[in-house]
Amino acid sequence: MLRIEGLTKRFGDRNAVDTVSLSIPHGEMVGIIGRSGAGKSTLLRMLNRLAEPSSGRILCEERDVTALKGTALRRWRRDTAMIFQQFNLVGRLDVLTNVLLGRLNHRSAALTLVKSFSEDDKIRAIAALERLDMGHLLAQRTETLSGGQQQRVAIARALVQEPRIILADEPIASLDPRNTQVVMDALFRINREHGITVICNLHDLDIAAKYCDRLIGMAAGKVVFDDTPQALTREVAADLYGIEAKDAGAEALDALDAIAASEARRAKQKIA
Ligand SMILES: Nc1ncnc2c1ncn2[C@@H]1O[C@H](COP(=O)(O)OP(=O)(O)OP(=O)(O)O)[C@@H](O)[C@H]1O
Repeated sequence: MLRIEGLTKRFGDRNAVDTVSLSIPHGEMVGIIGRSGAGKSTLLRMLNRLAEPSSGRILCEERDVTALKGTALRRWRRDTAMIFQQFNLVGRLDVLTNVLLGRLNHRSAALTLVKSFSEDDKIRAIAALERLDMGHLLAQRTETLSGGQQQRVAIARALVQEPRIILADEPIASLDPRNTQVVMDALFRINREHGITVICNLHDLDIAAKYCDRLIGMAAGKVVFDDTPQALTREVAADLYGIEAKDAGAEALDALDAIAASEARRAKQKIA
């Protein structure tokens, strides 16, 4: 169980994340939604300790993550793999080497310096790539791959870290619809088959509702919604995106219509 207690991040006189408290059971697939600037990225970065909280605590199985330093902090970062919108790969290196970089946290400082990888590391990296249908591209320079392929390399790199939690910050924001589906399917499979908790910042409500067990809505740094996708009503979505419910033509509400339609389709399939 990951517990967040009164977590706050201040930039100047503004709270980017404002006294957020949440409990996330192990193995959940969580979508964090909300308009740009709501505080989603800052929250995720604090969970990985890439950003230092101004106040509040993060606890994992009752261990205070906010107090970790040195080796213990490095271990926590290994346990919480990040995936970014822009992939954060080394473009001039081949696919396999990029994935192997995810093993660096498992090695001694000396081996890290010489970037020496064992046979076991290589077997893990190839297995992760094969799981993501990327095994045939392992010798290719990553800068020559499509966005969707690069994101799958980034997911393979996260997997070989053997994390407990994957924190994905807008993983599909740069992708076309087909690659969006491939990447979200991959994250979903990892969540279901490996039991890894996935916490994913998403702009797209329809995608968030389709893949996540739970949606956390943020506005102005605060959690304003925390429930199943089915509980996300038109009014709540309008509130979340700072629009009037009556202005139902807005993008967020169109997405809600799509969710309602897919729910209806699912219900029909069950009856049939
Ligand atoms: N390093 C920083 N210095 C100052 N202000 C920051 C910094 N990082 C984020 N902010 C501010 O904190 C607020 C929350 O930003 P954050 O990136 O967490 O939002 P977000 O919901 O992830 O938005 P987006 O979807 O556009 O990425 C914004 O007002 C942003 O300008």
